[in-house]
Amino acid sequence: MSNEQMDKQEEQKRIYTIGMEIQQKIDSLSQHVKKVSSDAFEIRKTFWDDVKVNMDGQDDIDETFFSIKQQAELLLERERSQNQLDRQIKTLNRLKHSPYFGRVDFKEMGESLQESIYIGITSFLDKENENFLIYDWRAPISSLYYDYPPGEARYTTPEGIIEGEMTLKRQFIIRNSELQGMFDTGVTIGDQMLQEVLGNSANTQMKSIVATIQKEQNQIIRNEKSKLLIVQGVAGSGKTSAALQRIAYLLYRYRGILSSQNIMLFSPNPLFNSYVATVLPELGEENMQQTTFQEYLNHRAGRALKLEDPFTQLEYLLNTKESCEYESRVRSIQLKSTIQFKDIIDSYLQLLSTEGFLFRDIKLRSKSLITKEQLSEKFYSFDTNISIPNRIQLLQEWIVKELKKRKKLEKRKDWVKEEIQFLEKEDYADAFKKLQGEKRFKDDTFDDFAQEEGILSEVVVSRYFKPIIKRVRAFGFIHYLGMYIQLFGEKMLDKMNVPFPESWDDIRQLSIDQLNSSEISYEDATPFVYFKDKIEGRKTHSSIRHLFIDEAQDYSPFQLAYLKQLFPNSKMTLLGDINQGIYMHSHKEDAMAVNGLEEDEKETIVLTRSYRSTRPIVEYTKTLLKDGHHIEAFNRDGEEPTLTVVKEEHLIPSIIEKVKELKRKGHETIAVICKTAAESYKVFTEISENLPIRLMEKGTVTFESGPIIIPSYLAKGIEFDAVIIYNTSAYGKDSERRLFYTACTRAMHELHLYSTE
Ligand SMILES: Nc1ncnc2c1ncn2[C@@H]1O[C@H](COP(=O)(O)OP(=O)(O)OP(=O)(O)O)[C@@H](O)[C@H]1O
Repeated sequence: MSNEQMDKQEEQKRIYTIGMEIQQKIDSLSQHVKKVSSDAFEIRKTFWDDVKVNMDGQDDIDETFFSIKQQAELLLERERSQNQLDRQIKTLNRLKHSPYFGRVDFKEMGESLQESIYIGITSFLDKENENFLIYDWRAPISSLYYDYPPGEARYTTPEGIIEGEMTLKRQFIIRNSELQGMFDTGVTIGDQMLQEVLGNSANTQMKSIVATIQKEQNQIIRNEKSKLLIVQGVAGSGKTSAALQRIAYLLYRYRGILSSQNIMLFSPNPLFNSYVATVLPELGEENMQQTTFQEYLNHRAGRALKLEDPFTQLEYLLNTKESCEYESRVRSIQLKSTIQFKDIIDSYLQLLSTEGFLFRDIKLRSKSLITKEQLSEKFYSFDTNISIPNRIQLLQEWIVKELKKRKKLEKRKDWVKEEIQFLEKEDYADAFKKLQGEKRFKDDTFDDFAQEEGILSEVVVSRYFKPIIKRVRAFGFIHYLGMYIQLFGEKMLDKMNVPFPESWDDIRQLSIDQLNSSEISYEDATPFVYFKDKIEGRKTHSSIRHLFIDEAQDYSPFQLAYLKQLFPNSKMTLLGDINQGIYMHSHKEDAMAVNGLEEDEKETIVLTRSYRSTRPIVEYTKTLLKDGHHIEAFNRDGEEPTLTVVKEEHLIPSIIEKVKELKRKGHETIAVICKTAAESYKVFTEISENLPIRLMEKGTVTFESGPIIIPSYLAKGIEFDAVIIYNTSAYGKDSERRLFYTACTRAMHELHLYSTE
């Protein structure tokens, strides 16, 4: 038997032995879970038996409350430990089938013995709880595996740097406890394992990459010191993967201090949210908070205002023929993405501090209770040294007091008496109960007409005043939109002493027209919400400690500055690729720029190797860029991309044939990528008559395997076994080159382009 075969046998033996130990651990934990869950069941069943309820005196009430609280805490504690045990068992079950993926033999400097370190998705100790049979991939020592080939190596621990020599680095593929592959890496890092992993079919859910994290990705994952970590990585270089592994790493490294509630990921669209949803749970961690920037803006703007989404803006830009209006909109989009425009808003707020603040009348039954002029007068009567949010708060308190006075006055009015006639029986009963509650009334009937009328008019008036006060508390008396529109007034910038931005007159006119329509355009959405926040003095998200922004090149400098203000206690990780910037505001020069940080607080990591696509696909897609020469392909063979030029009427039939062929070849996820949603819909109606295919739209939140049709910008961040580009001739403008590049780089194994020219 060769050495290699003997090694394999040894390793296989170890896998079985460890598998058995893991099973024993699972059994013992399962027993424990049974006990905890039956405890919890018992507590629930006898909850009220064990609580002493006595409401006679204050002391008794306090004791009752304490007793309930104690029972509830006991129950909560059991439920929590049951959840934790369940999660542990789930992870161990995964570990049992594939206990580890790597091994390094390491001899620490000054020590005589070398240790074999096996690395898996979580740690596992022997029965005595003394020796690590498996190390968590996030343990300090595990970084040896990712950072070094055999030879001199070192790793950092909280206590300092440990140096030594790595004598072996081994990678395993283990499925169902069977050793299916084993590779020793020599001086150069072997990539057999990567070949294996990347050669597989694409999935509708992103996979974890723990077994094959590359050195430069490991730097991103384990970075702890930078306040701002910028990852500029080419398409398919593992930015999103590294971000998710980084979240898992941080949760491990700061266990007990940091939880998934303290981490927030901004993703490009709702579909992407579900695409990445399984990575962390598979590693035994809870998912972070996740949202899209649009969702966040909507939440901040409030339900009353409708914001255009970025995709609608993009559709306009991609579908509209160039014209004066189009040009003005492009300039408007560009200006409103800049820090210069943020400064204009700040100057405007300063001006509003002394003049021009707009309010809305507070009305009761279509008549003004407090007019906007009265509100303005009151607002400007406060000391101008008090900040706008504080003055607004004072005004709010004043309004509420005024409304209470007005309510009393209203109660005596005739309209109230009239409305009392229309009250329901239940309203009488409620009013009576209320009186009894207040102990103003002893018998069981109304015996005093005046008292009865007083109560009932209170019922009527309250019904009107409650929503008014609620609106006041939600700042409904401030005319945000009016003020934002006013900013684009003719003489406004003169008043603020601000220099005119380029094409200001065109932008101004267009903005007023747009803002007077039913929704706020996407370019105005962030400036508007920022403006609104500044007036209300909204609270920031202080509990978020780590903010991740994927596809960060698509955020304007204004948006990034806004996010930075919103998350003041948070470290930021920005992941992006300037070549995939698809919005009009994505400028190369200031992509992913965040101001206000010292140089030593930020770090930029550049990833140039693309893992997603085969070498022929990468070699082709890099030619689409002006500066694509730095992109390196991971050496994975595959078919050359194809370009098929057909007559218009043959386009759809040819694509249908191609999809069928790709299915026959066994590809599971096949995407026909169109430029826009409008084009996708058209193609869908034509193809779906002959072939089952699904259409992905901006609201789609999940996708399944099988052929789909998708607009280019929604395919951001995700990948497919095979990609068909519907009509390459559609990407004629230079500005659409990046969109085309983004679409082509979604392909893992096959890329086919179709054109009518
Ligand atoms: N170290 C790795 N080991 C295995 N697979 C990897 C590794 N790095 C990246 N990949 C794979 O490469 C593909 C692309 O990764 P990912 O989506 O994270 O890249 P990205 O840089 O975010 O791409 P894009 O910007 O194009 O959306 C995924 O299938 C991912 O699993």
